[in-house]
Amino acid sequence: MLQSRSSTFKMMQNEVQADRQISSFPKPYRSDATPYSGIDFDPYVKESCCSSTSLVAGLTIAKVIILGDVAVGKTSLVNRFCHEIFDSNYKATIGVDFEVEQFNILKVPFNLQIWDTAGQERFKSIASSYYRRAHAVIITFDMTNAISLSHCYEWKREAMLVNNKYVHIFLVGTKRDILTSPKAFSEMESRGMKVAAELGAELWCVSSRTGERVTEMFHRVAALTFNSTFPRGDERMKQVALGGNLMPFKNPSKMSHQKCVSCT
Ligand SMILES: Nc1nc2c(ncn2[C@@H]2O[C@H](COP(=O)(O)OP(=O)(O)OP(=O)(O)O)[C@@H](O)[C@H]2O)c(=O)[nH]1
Ligand SMILES: [Mg+2]
Repeated sequence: MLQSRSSTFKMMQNEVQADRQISSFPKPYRSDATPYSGIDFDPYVKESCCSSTSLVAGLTIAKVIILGDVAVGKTSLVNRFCHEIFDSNYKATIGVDFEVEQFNILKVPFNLQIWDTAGQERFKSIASSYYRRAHAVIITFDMTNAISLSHCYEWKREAMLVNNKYVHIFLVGTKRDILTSPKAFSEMESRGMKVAAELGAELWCVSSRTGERVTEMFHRVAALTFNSTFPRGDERMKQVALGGNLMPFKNPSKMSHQKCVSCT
């Protein structure tokens, strides 16, 4: 069931939480487990955002889809990040849900539209119709369930059927709090690193129960997609001419959008 529990009100108020301000480029989980080797924003992006004389054609929106086996913890990940809550009871996602999280990146408003999909087979056809036009794909597996890791190849294959090769891919191991033995944790992390390398994905190991690494992971997703979707050259001029309402992809939701802002 598609239901928006989004931060529309916050957006209308133009309020951005303190922990959604990104002023420096977030680091990966491990520098040896990412294909995204850049250590800073693109110089053009930085200059455009930080120049006091430059008008920035924002608001930009990036679409992120979260995929993975049933009950690996996709919804819990979103609830931890967007609402700072964790529920130990399992409630299956029916189809898809989405959230919109508002950031300020280099002082420019930026929204992450986060699509939480159902892992249950019977909802797959509904969920997969929302995969297209993603800027980032978060493929999740349960760190206590090796089979869920082996299924990540198939999740990536399905996402790539309707997305282009420029999409950012993340492989996220969930429930790291359950792996209390350091040996068990590092064994699973190594397996995750191997799969991540084969998928061309950036690895993260997180816990929605404790919140460990959840915010860092989403900040990384936000920064990488902001950097890659930032309008450049002709595209930017076109957006300014149109009044600065920048939409790099067709928005599937009925969210209202803010108009042009100036970078201060
Ligand atoms: N200990 C622990 N349990 C977790 C964590 N994340 C999720 N869970 C539990 O795992 C179960 C499934 O979590 P969900 O987030 O609903 O899983 P899902 O991937 O959204 O499942 P579907 O919507 O059916 O695809 C729930 O009982 C959660 O409480 C975690 O980080 N640690
Ligand atoms: Mg769910």
